[in-house]
Amino acid sequence: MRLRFTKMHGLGNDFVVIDGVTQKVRLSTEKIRTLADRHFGVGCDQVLLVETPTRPDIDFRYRIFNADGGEVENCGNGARCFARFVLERKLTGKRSIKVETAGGDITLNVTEQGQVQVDMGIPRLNPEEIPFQADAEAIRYDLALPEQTLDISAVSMGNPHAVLMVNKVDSAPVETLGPLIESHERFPRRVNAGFMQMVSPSEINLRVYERGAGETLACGTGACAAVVAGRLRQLLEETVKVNLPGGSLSITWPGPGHSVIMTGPATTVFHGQVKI
Ligand SMILES: N[C@@H](CCC[C@H](N)C(=O)O)C(=O)O
Repeated sequence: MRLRFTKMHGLGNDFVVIDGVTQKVRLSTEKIRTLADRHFGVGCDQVLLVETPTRPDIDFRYRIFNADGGEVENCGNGARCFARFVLERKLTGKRSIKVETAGGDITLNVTEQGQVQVDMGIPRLNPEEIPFQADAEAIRYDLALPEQTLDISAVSMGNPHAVLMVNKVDSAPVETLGPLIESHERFPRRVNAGFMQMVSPSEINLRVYERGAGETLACGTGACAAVVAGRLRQLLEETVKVNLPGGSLSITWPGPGHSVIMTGPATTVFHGQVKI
């Protein structure tokens, strides 16, 4: 089978984006792993699949697969690339696009300046919805690891995130703590682990060890979750510049009961065909 795809990225978080509207696509876990493999395939952090929606009030269905082949609920950088992709491939003429994901509906707006603004929905803090094992909802939780206990916040942006405050992201133990947090037994569906450094009430630095992909150059849902965690800890203002290794995002969250709004770039790298 020959598959047309587009290689894209959002701040270096890279994607193989596949049009499942105008071509028949059958992706097994194995095929996704091969596509994502940086030595034997195209190489990416996530594979994104654009499909026709299952409901009439929605424009597209957006499916996300991590490099390890697992299907997940949401991807912020991917959502921005998705919006650019459907416009560039002329799958829609709309600049405000409603999309269903496994984590809930999101709305994407492509601005005149070429940036994409995404209404990422209302963050979920209830442990059952994250899912996270805890007796009651809290702003901070103790997470016991073999040699230390971490002070984390747990947030769902459709997908699960644990957020940890650190003094300096550059020297944060992302490679060692990331996998331990990702597979911690209290997160039954595993979790993305964010390491967040305060710069000021309107700016943070962030590195994210992603579930199913390892550390990436940027994580959109991770940026949203970090701002939610920082706002709940009363450390951050409503709009925050989030500096990730691959660049910066603007995240706005008025507070509980409101959607998180993410604004940032989306870049097309090349179009290709692959035999899988
Ligand atoms: N890179 C993403 C998140 C992709 C999914 C994540 N690894 C998960 O397993 O939930 C983003 O930009 O949000």
